[in-house]
Amino acid sequence: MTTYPGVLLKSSSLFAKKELGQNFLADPQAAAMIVQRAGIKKEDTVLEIGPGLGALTVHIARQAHKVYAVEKDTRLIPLITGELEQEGVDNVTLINKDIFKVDIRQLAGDGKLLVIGNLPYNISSQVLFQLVENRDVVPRAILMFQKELAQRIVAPPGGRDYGRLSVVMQYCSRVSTVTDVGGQLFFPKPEVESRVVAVDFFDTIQFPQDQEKYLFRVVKAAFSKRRKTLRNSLAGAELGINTTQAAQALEGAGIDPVRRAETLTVEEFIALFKVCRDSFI
Ligand SMILES: C[S@@+](CC[C@H](N)C(=O)[O-])C[C@H]1O[C@@H](n2cnc3c(N)ncnc32)[C@H](O)[C@@H]1O
Repeated sequence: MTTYPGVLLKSSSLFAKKELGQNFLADPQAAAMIVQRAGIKKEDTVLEIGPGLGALTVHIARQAHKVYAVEKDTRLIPLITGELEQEGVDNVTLINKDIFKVDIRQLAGDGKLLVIGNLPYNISSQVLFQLVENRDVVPRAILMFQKELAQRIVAPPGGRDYGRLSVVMQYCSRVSTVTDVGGQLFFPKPEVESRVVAVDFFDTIQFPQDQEKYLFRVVKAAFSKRRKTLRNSLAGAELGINTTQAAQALEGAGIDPVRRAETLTVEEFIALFKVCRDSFI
């Protein structure tokens, strides 16, 4: 069993850094349960984002063939190294780096990576976009988020939770809830509840990468001014089109130009993207 985070930090006169989202999982049973539900196979290579003090890492290492654990906070490296040694774990490669500076495709080599992470709130969406870009080598990710973010990912059209992240994630993956984790199981205790989700990316990638980037720009432009009509929100710098062109594209896709972005289904976004692609690039 790994050492209680508060005790471990204190032993090195360290404190949890809020700006790095450091709320460490302090309940070994919850850690074991999350990893068990991740469905790791013994031949799997796992990329863990933000191992912290190793609460999940030890369990992952026992089930996987190999683990790459990417941790930004240099202060924690000696502590997690000690924990892994104490647990007799020797198949973890610690990488002291910012995850956004890691080339995931290169790390995967000729194989695939299963990604696991208890993610800080302030980088959660960005990590998701990074995984979407690399999904040809990351078929599955098990991620812990603030519950509110997890809800945004799966939100249906029509409500306030539905946004760019919902459209992008629903376009390329199926997201299911693994379990909820109460704030009392972390040190320090966060103010919010967490949810673990499984992201299973679809096998088929519908569009070439450059076109997909354009699709995501269409979605970004649409949500850039949420309260405006689509005719107005689509016009502007992101796509380099004016309101007349925007209205024509919307009509071409069978979408009323006075609707708002949050009412469009993923299929309607794809229809709109196709018209924009054929007309403007
Ligand atoms: C919520 S804590 C989770 C720690 C551990 N996995 C656990 O469950 O107890 C998030 C971890 O991500 C690390 N982190 C924050 N930003 C990061 C980044 N950009 N790249 C890599 N690690 C990061 C933090 O230092 C911290 O260790």
